[in-house]
Amino acid sequence: MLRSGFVPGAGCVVSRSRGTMTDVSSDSRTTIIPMIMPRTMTAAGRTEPVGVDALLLVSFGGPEAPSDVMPFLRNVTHGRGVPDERLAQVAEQYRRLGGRSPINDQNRALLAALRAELAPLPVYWGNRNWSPFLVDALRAMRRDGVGRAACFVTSAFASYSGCRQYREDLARARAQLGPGAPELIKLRQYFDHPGFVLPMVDHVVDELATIPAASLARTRLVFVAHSIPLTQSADSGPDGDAYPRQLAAAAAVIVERVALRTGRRHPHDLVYASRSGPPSVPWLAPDVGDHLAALGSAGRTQAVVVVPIGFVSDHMEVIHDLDVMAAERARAVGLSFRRASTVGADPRFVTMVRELLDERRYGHRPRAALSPLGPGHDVCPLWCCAPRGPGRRLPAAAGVPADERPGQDTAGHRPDAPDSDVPDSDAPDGTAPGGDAPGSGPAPLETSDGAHRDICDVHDVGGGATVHNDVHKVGRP
Ligand SMILES: CC1=C(CCC(=O)O)c2cc3nc(cc4[nH]c(cc5[nH]c(cc1n2)c(C)c5CCC(=O)O)c(CCC(=O)O)c4C)C(CCC(=O)O)=C3C
Ligand SMILES: [Fe+2]
Repeated sequence: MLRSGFVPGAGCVVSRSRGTMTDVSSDSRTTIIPMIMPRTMTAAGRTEPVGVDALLLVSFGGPEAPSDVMPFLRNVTHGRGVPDERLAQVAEQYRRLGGRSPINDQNRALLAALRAELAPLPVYWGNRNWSPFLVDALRAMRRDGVGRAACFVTSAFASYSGCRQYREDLARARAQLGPGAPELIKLRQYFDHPGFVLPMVDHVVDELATIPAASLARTRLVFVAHSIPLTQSADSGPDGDAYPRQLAAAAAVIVERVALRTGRRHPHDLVYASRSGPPSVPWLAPDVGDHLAALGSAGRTQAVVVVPIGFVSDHMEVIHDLDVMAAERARAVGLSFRRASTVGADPRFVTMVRELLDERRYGHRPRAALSPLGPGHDVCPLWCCAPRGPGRRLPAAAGVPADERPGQDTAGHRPDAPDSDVPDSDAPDGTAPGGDAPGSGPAPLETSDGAHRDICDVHDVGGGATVHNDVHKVGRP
């Protein structure tokens, strides 16, 4: 059994024992959420130090050859009813890159940097959707005697797709492996950690430096994240709406830090890319392409710096949806287009992983966070980012033990939802994670050019709108 990562004396802290306690959520809402969590957790949602034998880099995965593309896409969309036309369209995007996603090589670079940073702690790598798969990584860990590993996920934000789904896939991999599968903990979300945000500040400043001085007064920062269904957005985090709020918080930090560096506070927007699923299901909007077209038509903007805040590397969705598709929409309306790089394997990002790890294994404080929203919980509470209401409820690893074995009595209901005993108005029966059924809460978003232009004009007026209006309409009363 490897012991290199253990704090002397801390290895005996085992998170299997349970106690009931009360957690007051970290935001200003006063919802008291009764839940089951490890006895090692404090009321602030933090844990006592816990030793680990390894770090597991957990990522999305991507195809490495043309023959991988369709099987990979089927893994990604398994059971979520993504239409064939959409898959064919995405397959075409991968084929344009020679059938090879850049994401695996980016993870190899991050893995090498993490190994150098964390040695002698062993670092493993596993993906949700493509080789090396999570189960292979867990098998290698079991072989090497790893009893407990900390998971670092290449997604900075809360949401089913960006957090819980990884934990569900980890639970499935543990179940597949069977006895001796390592115990897993997940490092916290890092959307406003300096190691994630400050490299992006540099990248934005770099892009602004390429824009002629005469255009800078009419340059907007356009923050982009992966769109998700509105129901998924409303369900994100322990008490809803965490995804758009975390995105807005991280964007606001970057805008302020850029202003400190350049002396100019650029107006900014938060928009979304890569939506899929049937048009009848509302997703976070506006789409980055529609937004750029509207900005161009409104005529008050000369240049944009697109900031892919929702992503940690320049993978396929970034280079295709932004550098190809969004850039084309900008060009068509005469907008000068720049795109800031993601963090990738920036040394500060690598150091951040060490800091997140040391928070958990040594109890290091303070936990760095640059926005008023962070730092968030160390351990995702029960049903964090899970769909509300009746529906598919899968076990999720690396959270509270009860989440890995959802109880019969609560299956289909999220106990912290105020209306968990009555049919849920915005999560119809059978709603799968990812949302296949239209929600009734927020009004479906118009994405036609005309309607969209109206929305854009609203936030052009102030010149510095933080979040697009529609995210405020999402979620619970
Ligand atoms: C929030 C979020 C992130 C950011 C957090 C994170 O990084 O995890 C993300 C990342 C990524 N998404 C990626 C690729 C894909 N995402 C898809 C589909 C979907 N993503 C969703 C959400 C997210 N996705 C959702 C709600 C769907 C539809 C329903 C479903 O199927 O769950 C599909 C299927 C086809 C399509 O519908 O577009 C593909 C191929 C790649 C790899 C890129 C590469 O290869 O370089 C990466 C990093
Ligand atoms: Fe995706």
